[in-house]
Amino acid sequence: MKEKGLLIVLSGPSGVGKGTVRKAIFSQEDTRFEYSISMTTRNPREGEVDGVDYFFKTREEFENLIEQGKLLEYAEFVGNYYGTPVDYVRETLDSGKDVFLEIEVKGARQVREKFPEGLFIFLAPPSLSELQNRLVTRGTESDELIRGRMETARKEIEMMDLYDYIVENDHVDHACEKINSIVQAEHCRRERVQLRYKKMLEVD
Ligand SMILES: Nc1nc2c(ncn2[C@@H]2O[C@H](COP(=O)(O)OP(=O)(O)O)[C@@H](O)[C@H]2O)c(=O)[nH]1
Ligand SMILES: Nc1ncnc2c1ncn2[C@@H]1O[C@H](COP(=O)(O)OP(=O)(O)O)[C@@H](O)[C@H]1O
Repeated sequence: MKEKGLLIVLSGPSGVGKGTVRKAIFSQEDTRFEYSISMTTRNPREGEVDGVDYFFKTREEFENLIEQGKLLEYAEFVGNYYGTPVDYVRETLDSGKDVFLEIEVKGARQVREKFPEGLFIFLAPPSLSELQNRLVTRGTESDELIRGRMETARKEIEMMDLYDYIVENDHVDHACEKINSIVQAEHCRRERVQLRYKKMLEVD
């Protein structure tokens, strides 16, 4: 039987650099991950393409997907829904490929419940003040929203222990290297465990 792929979940507080790091990983020519394109009800930004950046849905369409059980997880984030299509994830894992999710922390917690065997990576800021700097520099939120994000970030950082690995996003290239190394090491570890089981079963 074909080995299943690994479900890799990259999460962390808003503004830490999840999107930036994910894009850097997928711009590497030799990346072996399949990116799961999320569904969202937010409006497309300039240059974003339906089916490439996101699958853009109306609230009604999104709520139908929830009812039909088509989402592995979903969450509301700043007034919009975001969710992961379950069929794509399952089919891609079954075909032996690794699937990469870049999602906020409430969604990651839901995935942990449904896919405890996934690989959960928390992207952490070098410090809270640097996180605030990044939110300010990005310039997409008002001061009040940034204050809210910082409050939420404190709570999210307290939940770091629920993850398998914590990667500090000091420099984008370093963070990508660390993530690639973790995935490689995790594949080796899991293969060894499986081999051990196989041998045990042969002996009995
Ligand atoms: N739970 C969940 N979060 C998602 C999903 N897709 C994207 N996100 C998160 O939603 C948040 C907002 O994403 P987006 O609107 O693209 O804005 P930006 O990443 O903050 O520039 C980010 O934290 C993403 O990681 C998803 O399928 N599920
Ligand atoms: N390692 C880093 N060093 C400095 N700035 C970064 C780094 N990673 C991301 N950024 C910047 O921080 C801001 C937030 O990054 P973004 O990818 O939008 O975060 P998230 O997807 O987690 O909300 C952006 O302006 C981005 O350019």
